Amino acid sequence: MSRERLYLYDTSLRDGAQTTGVDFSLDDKRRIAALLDALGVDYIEGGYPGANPLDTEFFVKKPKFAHARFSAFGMIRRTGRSASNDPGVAALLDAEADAICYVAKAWDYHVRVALGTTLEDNLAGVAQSVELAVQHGRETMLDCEHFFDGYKANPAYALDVARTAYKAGARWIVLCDTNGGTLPHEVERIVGEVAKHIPHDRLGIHAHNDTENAVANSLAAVRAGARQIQGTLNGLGERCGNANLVSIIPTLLLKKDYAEAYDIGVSHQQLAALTKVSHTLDELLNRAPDRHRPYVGASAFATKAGIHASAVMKDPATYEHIVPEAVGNRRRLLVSGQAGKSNILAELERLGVALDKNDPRLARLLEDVKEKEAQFYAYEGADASFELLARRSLGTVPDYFEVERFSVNAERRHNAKGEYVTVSEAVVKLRIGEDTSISVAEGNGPINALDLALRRDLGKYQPFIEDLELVDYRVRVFQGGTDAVTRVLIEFSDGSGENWSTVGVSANIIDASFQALVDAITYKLLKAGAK
Ligand SMILES: CC(=O)SCCNC(=O)CCNC(=O)[C@H](O)C(C)(C)COP(=O)(O)OP(=O)(O)OC[C@H]1O[C@@H](n2cnc3c(N)ncnc32)[C@H](O)[C@@H]1OP(=O)(O)O
Ligand SMILES: CC(=O)C(=O)O
Repeated sequence: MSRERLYLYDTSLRDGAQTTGVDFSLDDKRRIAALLDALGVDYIEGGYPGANPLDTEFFVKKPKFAHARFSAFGMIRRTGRSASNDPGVAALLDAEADAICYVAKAWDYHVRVALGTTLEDNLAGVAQSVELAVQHGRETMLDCEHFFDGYKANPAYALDVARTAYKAGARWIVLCDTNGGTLPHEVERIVGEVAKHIPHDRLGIHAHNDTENAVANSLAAVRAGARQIQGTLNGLGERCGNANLVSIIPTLLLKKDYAEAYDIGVSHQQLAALTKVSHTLDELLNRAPDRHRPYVGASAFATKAGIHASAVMKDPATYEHIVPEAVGNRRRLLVSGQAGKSNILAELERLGVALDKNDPRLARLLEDVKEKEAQFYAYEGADASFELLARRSLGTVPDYFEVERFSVNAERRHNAKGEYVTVSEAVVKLRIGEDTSISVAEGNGPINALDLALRRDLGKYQPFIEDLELVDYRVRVFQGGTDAVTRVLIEFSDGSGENWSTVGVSANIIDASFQALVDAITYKLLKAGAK
């Protein structure tokens, strides 16, 4: 049976630019467009030429794509102007793009209130603007803004807007759930009704995520006949975002009913780059990737519960809906207070340590983990501290150094320029073999001063820690009040591309931080094979 073509239209660079806190540079736009083209989407909406200098500049020269068509977005001619004498429409026609995607109101209430014009004038604007773009040889589409709310209020008028664009030559009539409040069963019904008037393979869907149904609504529209899906990478977009293509693409490629019925033009090889694409976008936007993002999040294939881990080790399919590698992700079995021997065995295996499930050292290690977790240690987020705990229980961590004492002092005083500043000073006394060293350091805070003092003189081990860099420091306080316990998680890097995290717990934040710092240095020495 031949599969029907389903087209993917990405609007990350246009609707995604309407995300709170997101500002693309021209270079960001170029890089994201290249990622999207490599991923295999059919259309890349580059922005809104004429709306701002950056978007206009992006359309001065068409990017070279291997596959995607480049689309320019903008509104139909304004009320009181002809399409051929409208600066907004002119900017779209001037743009170096393969396609033009207009937006027009499809809700009578919006036409009256937001545009302040008549229903007939709005229809005339749609017809004139679409005809002009078609005459200019552009693949033309119409985003029917507020289509679903409009259809519920006045179905005849919403349908008239869609039909007018179709008759004027638009290749795609895209039904938009602009306010994001429509539910999947409504989308399926309404798209089905529209498909009785306009060929279904000319219909598209543009869904917002305000009820967290944007992906479900897009799939519902496809079931009812729509053949273009608009969405964004990582669900960027106005308010709560758009339909997330990072979830839609694997669903269409890997879930049987969709995979058998539709060809989305993305290969399984391209799909295997999905996790990387999603994380690269986060990196460009300086956002921490969402661990719980379906398919591509770090937790998407992470198993914490011991009962689950035991089954996953027998056969991963017991708790995984797809193979993680299909989307470029990986399986993780986490070590925590919820773990059983299976979680620990899996983590040891990853570290290259082979133990038998009946080895008494394994049961002891599991007990240690549970006991420590009950004291608020968290090994799930502190891989290096877990490795040290495990290797220590097997007796394979050398005693590199011993901390004899440390102290930290915070002082408010005048500096050499006479300014009043707060300075922290730390002293650390270490024993390394037969030698003793005392280091003093000043820092911009007590933890910084301790970190510097601890790393100032590690004797023969000093060369191994020169490239160590603290990249993240997180504190959580448990049991509020005077008997509170503080947990510190610190992330380090050494430029090798592999970061590691350590944990410390104490009633005293400085002590908790010091434990985590000592673990980080010990881990680095172990990793470097220091003797
Ligand atoms: C649903 C969506 O996401 S649509 C995309 C929304 N994206 C953006 O708005 C981002 C880019 N926008 C912009 O840079 C600016 O809004 C511009 C350049 C487009 C327009 O700026 P301005 O001319 O200052 O107008 P402003 O933004 O204040 O108001 C929008 C105008 O467009 C009109 N308008 C809105 N939608 C349409 C439409 N589909 N067709 C025709 N006119 C429209 C409004 O009636 C309003 O006109 P008015 O000023 O006569 O009342
Ligand atoms: C066009 C668009 O972004 C919307 O209607 O939501």
